[in-house]
Amino acid sequence: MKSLYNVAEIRSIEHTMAAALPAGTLMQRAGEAATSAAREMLAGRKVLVLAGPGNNGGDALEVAATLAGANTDLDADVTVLHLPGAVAPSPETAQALARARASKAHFVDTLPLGRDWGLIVDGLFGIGLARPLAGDMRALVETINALGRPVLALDVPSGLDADTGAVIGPDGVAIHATRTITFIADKPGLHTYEGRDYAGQVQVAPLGIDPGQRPPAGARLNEPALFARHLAPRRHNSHKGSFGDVAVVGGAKGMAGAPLLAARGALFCGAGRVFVAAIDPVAAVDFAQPEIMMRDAQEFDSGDGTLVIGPGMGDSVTAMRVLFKALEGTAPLVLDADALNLLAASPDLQGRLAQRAAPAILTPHPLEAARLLGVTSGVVQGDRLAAARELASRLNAVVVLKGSGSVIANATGAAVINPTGNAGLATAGSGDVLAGICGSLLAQGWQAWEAALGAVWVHGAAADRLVAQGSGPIGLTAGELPVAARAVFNALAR
Ligand SMILES: NC(=O)C1=CN([C@@H]2O[C@H](COP(=O)(O)OP(=O)(O)OC[C@H]3O[C@@H](n4cnc5c(N)ncnc54)[C@H](O)[C@@H]3O)[C@@H](O)[C@H]2O)[C@@H](O)CC1
Ligand SMILES: [K+]
Repeated sequence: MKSLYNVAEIRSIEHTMAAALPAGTLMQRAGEAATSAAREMLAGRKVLVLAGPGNNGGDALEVAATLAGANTDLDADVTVLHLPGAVAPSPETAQALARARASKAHFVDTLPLGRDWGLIVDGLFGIGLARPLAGDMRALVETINALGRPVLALDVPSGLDADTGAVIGPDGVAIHATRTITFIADKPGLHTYEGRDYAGQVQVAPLGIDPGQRPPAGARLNEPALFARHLAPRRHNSHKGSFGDVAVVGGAKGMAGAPLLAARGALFCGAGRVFVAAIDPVAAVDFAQPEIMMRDAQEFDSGDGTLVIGPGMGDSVTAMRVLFKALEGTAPLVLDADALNLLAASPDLQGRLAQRAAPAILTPHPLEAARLLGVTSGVVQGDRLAAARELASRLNAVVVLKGSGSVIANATGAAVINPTGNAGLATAGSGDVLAGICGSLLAQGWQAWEAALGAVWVHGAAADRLVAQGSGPIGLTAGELPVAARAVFNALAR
């Protein structure tokens, strides 16, 4: 299980472990693990180590001491930019400082000129960062980022909030790392919002702490194991009725493409029969995908099939009426796009959704989530896990908060961050495809929680597959996703 621990949880584990080990052990282990990572990354002899005022700086000093130590086989030329604070360092940091001072590393207190660093080690701030980087510290981070050299961040890229993945701001800065080695356990902020861009490749160094000894984490990373019980090869003796019906409700005038993309997402991930129930019908058949059956939303009865409601639906009276009817019915629902905006405008509809017994998945992007919560999208992005959990609990639904590191949350407070996907998904229609895949898995009998986890995973992995084949991220189109999602899904089911 890929657990994600927030700062409070990490501090509590640290407290327990530190009490059971000789003083300084955890920092020494952090230094050793980070030194191995640094050696793998070295792209030249000259190493710049940035050591800040706290224990993150202590970790950096351990790295400097080892890289420039008497016993090393490395011919590294280590420079330590040491920036002590006003208060005395912790005993373990003082010990690391003494070791580094005794090594061949040379100490400076301003950034040397030159840009030919084979590696920069970021030990300015870790999980103790309490306020935005300002003044000289801010200028230093901006200069380091502009050098464009390989950067190994210790624990967390300095300036990034390990809980939320937000650069601590307003208008903050953070170190742009090539790789982050994070200590004790993985952290949510490295995987969502701005975290994925700043952390680079994430490596966990457990520092000898057995994962089995850790208390359960508040969040985790998505992985197929979380929805594997629904993944099975199909039986020979099956028919289209075995895999459920999906009806995509949407498609107001001028927005006919959105429900078609959702319908293709549903079809290519295995739903038995797929309908588009259009608000303003434009065509009797989709010639590019004639398997999709076209209906008029006002006359359509979905029976007990799954409804994906919202893509291109608009905010007309008809749209509102169709949404009302869907909420009154007992069909499993996926609510997306305009359905979410209509919901945001109506406390009555929100109450009806919260009271329903049938499963519901909501797939808001940050602005739609913000409208539903009555806050700004900045507030949502500032703590994506909290926003997704709050929405899920208010509306009694599984919520997929889209964006880099999509967050899936449910009404009991569970939260999962999805690691698949890339910037190619930031394109019109990709959300419609995701909603369709969610509906497809619901229709095939998956529980809502697992359907959301599986759909988000497959959708992101489809985009990753397309990028690996050269079809993106620039110019990746939503229409390419369903076929790639089918390949990913079949590979998982095998
Ligand atoms: N949690 C653990 O068990 C372990 C922690 N270790 C390291 O210790 C780190 C946490 O150490 P600390 O709690 O000392 O915290 P940090 O080293 O992250 O930083 C805290 C220091 O920075 C100052 N500070 C905070 N925000 C500032 C700002 N905006 N501008 C200037 N100064 C600012 C604080 O006053 C304090 O002196 C971890 O991230 C990790 O790198 C490791 O030694 C291994 C074990
Ligand atoms: K750091």
